[in-house]
Amino acid sequence: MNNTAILRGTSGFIPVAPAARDIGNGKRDVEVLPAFAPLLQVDDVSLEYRTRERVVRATHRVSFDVHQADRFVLLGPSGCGKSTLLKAVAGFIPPVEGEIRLDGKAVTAPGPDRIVVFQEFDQLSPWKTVKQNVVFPLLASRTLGRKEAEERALHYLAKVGLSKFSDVHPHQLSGGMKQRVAIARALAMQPRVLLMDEPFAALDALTRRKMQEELLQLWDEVRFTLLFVTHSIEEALVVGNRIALLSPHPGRMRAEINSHDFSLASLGSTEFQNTAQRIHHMLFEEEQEASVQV
Ligand SMILES: Nc1ncnc2c1ncn2[C@@H]1O[C@H](COP(=O)(O)OP(=O)(O)OP(=O)(O)O)[C@@H](O)[C@H]1O
Repeated sequence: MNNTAILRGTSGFIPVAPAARDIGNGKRDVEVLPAFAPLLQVDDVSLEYRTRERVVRATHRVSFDVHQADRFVLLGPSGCGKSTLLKAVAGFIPPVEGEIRLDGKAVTAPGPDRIVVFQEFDQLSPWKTVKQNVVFPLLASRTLGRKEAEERALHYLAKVGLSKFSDVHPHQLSGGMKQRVAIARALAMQPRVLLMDEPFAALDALTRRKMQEELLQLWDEVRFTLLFVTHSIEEALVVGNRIALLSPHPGRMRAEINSHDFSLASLGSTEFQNTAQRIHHMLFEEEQEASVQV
């Protein structure tokens, strides 16, 4: 039995058209990549943590490609290396085997082309206002001068519905609002890939659902490329257009699934539930059919 089979939906990979990126102030910039050229390539990547006592292998020879405007989800049980993979794509952890490439160039360090949104609400600077939080990375990375940075910050704060809160401090915001600021701050940098590590996991169920909806609306408007980590099967199916299933520790590619047919509207449908069940079976049952059609 081959439990690392790559499974694809009946329609196979989704062709992704060159995307127009929102560059703020209502302007759009069209970046044309050769058709089907992956934006991000994770190629046979093994990742390890080395302490004095032992070596922990977090992922083993994981490979996947992310295309422009994909919403690519890493899904797997706790400890399978999802966050570690995201940190490696961000450039914080070098692979011990394999290579990660962005636009064909090896990732060797963090950069403003990859911005991470974390789960924690304390990722904002408490002494800065909402607007200052969004402006700061634009200035620190010398992406823009102050006037343009402020304009862009306000543009993205409007996109996440926080225009009225630009001058308040993070402690005056709810958890969901803080995550919206973190998303606005990340999008304002216009990264090549937006990295999200369980961004909604600490929110209550209703807010989490709302944030998923808003993220999809934002994606519809801005068409950013997303690499999203979750251990929720439902969230993966709603947020992602493609899902990589990782096996338990150390994480290996178990399957890749086309999920572009699903959205919040499909929650509760028979097809959604059957697919969620099949994924659950693949993630948690060691002995299972490798040729499940998802
Ligand atoms: N700083 C570290 N030092 C040593 N081992 C670590 C470190 N961080 C993570 N690990 C180990 O690496 C493996 C992968 O961890 P990782 O956090 O990437 O998993 P995950 O799939 O994101 O889990 P979760 O869904 O629980 O967040 C685990 O076995 C974990 O214990």
